[in-house]
Amino acid sequence: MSTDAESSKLPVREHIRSFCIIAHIDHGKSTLADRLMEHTGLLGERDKTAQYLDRMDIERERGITIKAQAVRMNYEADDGTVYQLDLIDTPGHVDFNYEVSRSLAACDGVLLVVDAAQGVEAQTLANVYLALDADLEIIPVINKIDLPSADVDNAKAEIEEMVGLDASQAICVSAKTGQGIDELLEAIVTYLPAPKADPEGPVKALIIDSWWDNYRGVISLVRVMSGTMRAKQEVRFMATDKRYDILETGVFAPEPRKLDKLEAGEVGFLICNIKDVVDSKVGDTIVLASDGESDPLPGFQEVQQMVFAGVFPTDSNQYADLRDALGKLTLNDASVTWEPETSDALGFGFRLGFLGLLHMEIIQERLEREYNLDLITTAPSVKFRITHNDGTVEIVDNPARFPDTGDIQMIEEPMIIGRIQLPEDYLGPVIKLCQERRGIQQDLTYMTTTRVQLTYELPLAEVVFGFYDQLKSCSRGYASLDYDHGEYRRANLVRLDLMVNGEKVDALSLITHKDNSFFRGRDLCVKMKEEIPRQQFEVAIQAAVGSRIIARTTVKALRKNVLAKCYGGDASRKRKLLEKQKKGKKRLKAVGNVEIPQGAFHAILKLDQ
Ligand SMILES: Nc1nc2c(ncn2[C@@H]2O[C@H](COP(=O)(O)OP(=O)(O)OP(=O)(O)O)[C@@H](O)[C@H]2O)c(=O)[nH]1
Repeated sequence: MSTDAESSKLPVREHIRSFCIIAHIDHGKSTLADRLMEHTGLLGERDKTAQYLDRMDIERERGITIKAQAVRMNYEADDGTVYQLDLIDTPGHVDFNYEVSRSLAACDGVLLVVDAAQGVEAQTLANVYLALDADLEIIPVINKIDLPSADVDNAKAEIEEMVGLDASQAICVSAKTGQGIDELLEAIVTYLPAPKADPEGPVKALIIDSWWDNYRGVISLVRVMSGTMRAKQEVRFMATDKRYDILETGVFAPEPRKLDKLEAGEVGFLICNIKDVVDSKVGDTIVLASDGESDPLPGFQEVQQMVFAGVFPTDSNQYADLRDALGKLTLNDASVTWEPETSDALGFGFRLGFLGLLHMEIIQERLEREYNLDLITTAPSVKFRITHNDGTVEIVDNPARFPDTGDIQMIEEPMIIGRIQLPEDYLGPVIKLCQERRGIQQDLTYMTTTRVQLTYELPLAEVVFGFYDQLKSCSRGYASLDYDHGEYRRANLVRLDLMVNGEKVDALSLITHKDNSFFRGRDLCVKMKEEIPRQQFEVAIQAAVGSRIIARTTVKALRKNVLAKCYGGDASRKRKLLEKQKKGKKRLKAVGNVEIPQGAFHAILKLDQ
């Protein structure tokens, strides 16, 4: 890190603008952030290939922003004044809503980016409401105006009708070509307010994000809400009540740059020799250790894992590697929980808790790619609340641990309040899907003459089983979903077991509503039959609720001798074929004497209802 000789030249507080970009996934948030950095001289030609704020490879490949990051830019306005712009990047997915709310709490203004061809989507709306709640100034920005399908007037009309903002002053840009970016920068310094923070007040900082750095330990990204933070101060993290000395303060521009202080209104990083990210929780308040009693900033929440799945190495020799990988990975992502799990079918592994489905996919992918592991992940589950006959309450997040029905007085499951936006043409299929998933309609509102917002209360357990994919497919990709977590509700649920050649595969058990159990059991057997390759012998697949078998299919036997193709005695060719066969098996897990591929563990996600 370079020391900053220029820190004394930084603009005064009236010239600080701290803002977030809110956008639906793919509407161009990261591209716009890059363009702003480029126009303020922060990114050179060399850096242009990558979207700077999306640091991880996976993010780049999937084009999804996962972690909030911040950059500081200096912008010389048309009138010659130099402004300090602190841009906080936010994740664009519903799994990370809490992080978004904390980023917004750290801002004074927001750029609301709407794709000129797509218009306003559910996720955009949800985040705009968060911004309005936080009393933030909002500048509407219409992006992708270079596209032939861009319809600026329609996007403006949607912003006015659906968000209720005056869009006549909306800034039209193309983050791709750079058109309109200068105008946007002027709008930022003209319309967004300066921070109202007091640098002489008691020190209070909000943690926007924190992560592990191999060389520096935990880095906390903060916004100083009042007072001034500098090295050598002893600070207290209020949620954990832990005390640390600040070793260093600085900003990202976009590389880390050491500064001798961070003043009220500024966004930057703190390094305090923290060894574990869980000690620097997103949304927590940092105060001076000497400041005795003070109120924390509002809005802090402990992160809640909503979705759980078992993760097992395909090769049991990789168990220790998986444990090490999880240890390293969670150094950086405190929102994943993990504990050992044993499965009769899959052996030793871990049960992981995630914020949501996308988070689960990202973690699985990182484990496989960054740590070179071959994994089997079981179907996702949620936390069920079970009241036993003797009145004791148990939380179960693993279907394999679901007690037998005899000992259950009541089962409750978590609900979500889902808001689905769609063109009215797809109302029929989307309503049908929600009903099949045990949804209860709460509202149906026309946002414009052709766009509808449906509000449904849905069981989270139904949403984790491929609901989103089906929503997309029954609306040709036009429906968008956003949700809040709701209450627990009583439901008549049962455990559906799957048996392969008479042996129960605990990792394939799932919880379903009793009324759906018959259809689910039957469909699951059919899907499993498609997934399980034919083997040397016949394989019976059965679905059962308790001791009652409710469905059955059979995978016919097949005799396959790969060497039969080699007429001559070419040893190297034989070896190649055998190796090829071995490779094909890599992703299979032997259950009893039957080899089951990874896909079978996700067959549940492919069920039609
Ligand atoms: N034609 C055109 N394409 C754009 C423009 N801005 C962004 N894109 C493209 O739109 C896609 C999505 O852009 P991103 O910047 O990754 O979108 P994002 O909103 O950051 O997405 P998340 O990081 O997933 O939230 C990319 O393929 C961009 O190249 C634009 O002004 N014009």
